[in-house]
Amino acid sequence: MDDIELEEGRTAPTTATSNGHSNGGYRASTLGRIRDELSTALRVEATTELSAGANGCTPNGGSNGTSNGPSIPPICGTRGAAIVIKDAKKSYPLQSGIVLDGFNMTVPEGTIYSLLGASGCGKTTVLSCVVGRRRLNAGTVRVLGLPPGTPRSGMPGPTIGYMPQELSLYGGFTVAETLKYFGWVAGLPSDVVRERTTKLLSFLEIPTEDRLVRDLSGGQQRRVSLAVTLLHRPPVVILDEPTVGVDPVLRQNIWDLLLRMTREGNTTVVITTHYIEEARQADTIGLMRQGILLAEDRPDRLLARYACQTMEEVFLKLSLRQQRALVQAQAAAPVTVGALPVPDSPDAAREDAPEPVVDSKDVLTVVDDPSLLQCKPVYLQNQNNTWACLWKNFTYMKRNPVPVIFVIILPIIQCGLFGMTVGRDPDDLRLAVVNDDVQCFPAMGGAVEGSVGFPGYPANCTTKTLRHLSCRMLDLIDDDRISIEQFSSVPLALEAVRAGKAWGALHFPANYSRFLAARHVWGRYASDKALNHSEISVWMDMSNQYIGHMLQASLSLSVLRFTRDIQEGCHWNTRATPIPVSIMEPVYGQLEPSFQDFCLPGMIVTTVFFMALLVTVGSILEEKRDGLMARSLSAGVTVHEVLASHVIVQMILMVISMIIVLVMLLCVFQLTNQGPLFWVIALCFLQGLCGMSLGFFISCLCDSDMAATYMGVGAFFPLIFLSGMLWPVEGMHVLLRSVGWALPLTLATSSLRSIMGRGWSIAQPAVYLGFVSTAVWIGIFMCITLITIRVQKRIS
Ligand SMILES: Nc1ncnc2c1ncn2[C@@H]1O[C@H](COP(=O)(O)OP(=O)(O)OP(=O)(O)O)[C@@H](O)[C@H]1O
Repeated sequence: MDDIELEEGRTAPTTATSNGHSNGGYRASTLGRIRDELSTALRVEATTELSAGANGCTPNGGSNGTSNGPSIPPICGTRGAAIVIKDAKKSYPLQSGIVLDGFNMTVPEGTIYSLLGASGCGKTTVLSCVVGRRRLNAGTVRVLGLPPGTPRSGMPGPTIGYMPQELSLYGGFTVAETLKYFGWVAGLPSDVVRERTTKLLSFLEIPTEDRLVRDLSGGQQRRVSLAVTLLHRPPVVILDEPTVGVDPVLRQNIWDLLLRMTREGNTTVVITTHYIEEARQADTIGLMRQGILLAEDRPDRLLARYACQTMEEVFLKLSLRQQRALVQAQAAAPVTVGALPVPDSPDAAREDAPEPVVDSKDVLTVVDDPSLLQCKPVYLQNQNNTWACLWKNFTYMKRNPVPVIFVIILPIIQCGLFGMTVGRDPDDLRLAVVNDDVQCFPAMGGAVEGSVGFPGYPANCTTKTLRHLSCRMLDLIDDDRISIEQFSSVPLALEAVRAGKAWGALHFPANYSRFLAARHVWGRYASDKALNHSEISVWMDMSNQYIGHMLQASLSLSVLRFTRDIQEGCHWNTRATPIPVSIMEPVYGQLEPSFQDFCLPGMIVTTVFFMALLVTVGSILEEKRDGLMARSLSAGVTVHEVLASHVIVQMILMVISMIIVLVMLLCVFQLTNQGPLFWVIALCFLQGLCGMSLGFFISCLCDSDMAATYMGVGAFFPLIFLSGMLWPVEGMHVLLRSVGWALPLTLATSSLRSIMGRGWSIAQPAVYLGFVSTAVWIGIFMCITLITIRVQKRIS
């Protein structure tokens, strides 16, 4: 390892990292000896390369003259504090209690700082504030002189390599794909990513780069996570428990690498670990409890100051001291309840410690040194990560084809079901018939067969010659829809209706044919008796409105056909119809409009809208759930880039689903479209974008599938009912009408109906209002999404 060549311009550490005290002590330990013995087994070359290149102060950020890395100018000329936290206060929204309460911490540049503390004391909170994932409620954080989150700080971004406690990687990617994605996000060219991937995987003993992350063991997964963090060789490395579940030898290798990175690469490392003794290798240890830093110093000085043999003892001593201080404070202020009072400052916890012999120049913390804040990193986050995100989204789809299958199969099923179920007239509706006029059929209860029972019209139609008219009437009833069943009496027929065996009962009175003939022959001179006895009585089951109306309409049409049939059969004037109204060819639509055509525009709009919404919410939540999104954001991807990459992918899926919907409905089921197809497609496309924007909003608000499902279903039903898809908006309750028109699907449905049913184009207000309303809703959803993201960022 001695053959490491420092790059030109790199300065070797002189103060904090060169003290050697902690390592000296450690080498004397058993673990130290094991490490020394095993050090020969290390891949010296890999370590050398990794550590040498980790220096943020190199002119190009590359190693050994490699100029392919991101353009990283020198950070600062003099060694100072890389991270300074002062008087930090932090609490979480909706959670009582303060997590950080006047927390101070100073991490010297080019050193390892180990932050120790019990579970839940706030370590992860501190780290997430350092990397810019969360914001403090009060106090300041400076990393390389700049507050994280400011535009030129490179934080979140390549300035910091952050390994979160959770895996925060997508299990469906291979190891190589994972590193490739994060390498691209950091702005590394592909060949550099490849080269570094090979070395890191070899060093970290990750079995194969083609293995899916989810198929690795927990320890291997954490090493992949560490590799992601170190890949772009950031000047500041933040590691939240990187050695959990890692083999002791490899754990030591990792520490060796970190030590070399700090000493030879001037990298600053902050690490949390549960292995307290392991932390003794760090240059500085910070002991944290209940949101404050109890002590912060070199390990040997902490041991000396508190006269302890182990760090565990130091921690115990400090914790007891803090506890005593809390009890005293409570006694002094007995009314204080709730959160335990803590000393005014972390220094207070140190004050009553036995005074160690410490030379002031040895003190690592240099918080008040103004030169610290002059140390300006000039990392520019100017690379566009949209392509990296796009590649990630497509790879995700390749590994996880369910959304794509969903986008293809669901519209086929939905449109197929729509075409085969909605709007088709019911058939085989049973009608109970009682014919007291004449026996039409050979046997009671037989089906109507042709014109059996009707002898035909005589040459000369008179009241005497016209016979068996009831049979002709039954013959003309639409037998595709209605099936007739004969009953011997009206009470029996009504009983069948009451029992749900027939939808209606129909009665021909005795001598119906004779009296009907009289009605036709005598016209206005017909007697009341003739008029009364030439009427058919009908009793309906109207419990099903649609079937009831259809049966009524069918019977009325049969009567009209029958009347015309008699007039034609008897060579009478056919214009003497009972109703003197002539229904002409309609201006728009057909004489017998179909319910399917009415529903079609709403069906298309709803399908495209909700498909886009579902797929968007599904893919974003998956990314959020894996923690991949949070990690991408920490690595420097912006929210806009995440959204842009999703918009592109979702648009492709949306176009596929839209084409399937239109082909199924217009070509397969031949539903009516009188208008220009271009405007139909344009409106569908906009509606898809609108669904996608609502999807963005929902996935911003929700962290779990369950919450998103509730929101999605909650939006689905009101939108369906109020959009005018099932029933005209004009028929809704007056108060709901204006609400209905204002919703995203309503004007678009009406617009599509005008295009498809009336053949109108964009010039008509009824059409362009649908486009305008959809565009406005897209704007509203996108704005509230961005506002929500900002608010969440502010309060996180
Ligand atoms: N997103 C959050 N919302 C609400 N409370 C939170 C959130 N994250 C952490 N906390 C709370 O803040 C406190 C500190 O949590 P934090 O994760 O920082 O502790 P930690 O020291 O890192 O613990 P560990 O060692 O177990 O990881 C805990 O009480 C935790 O419940």
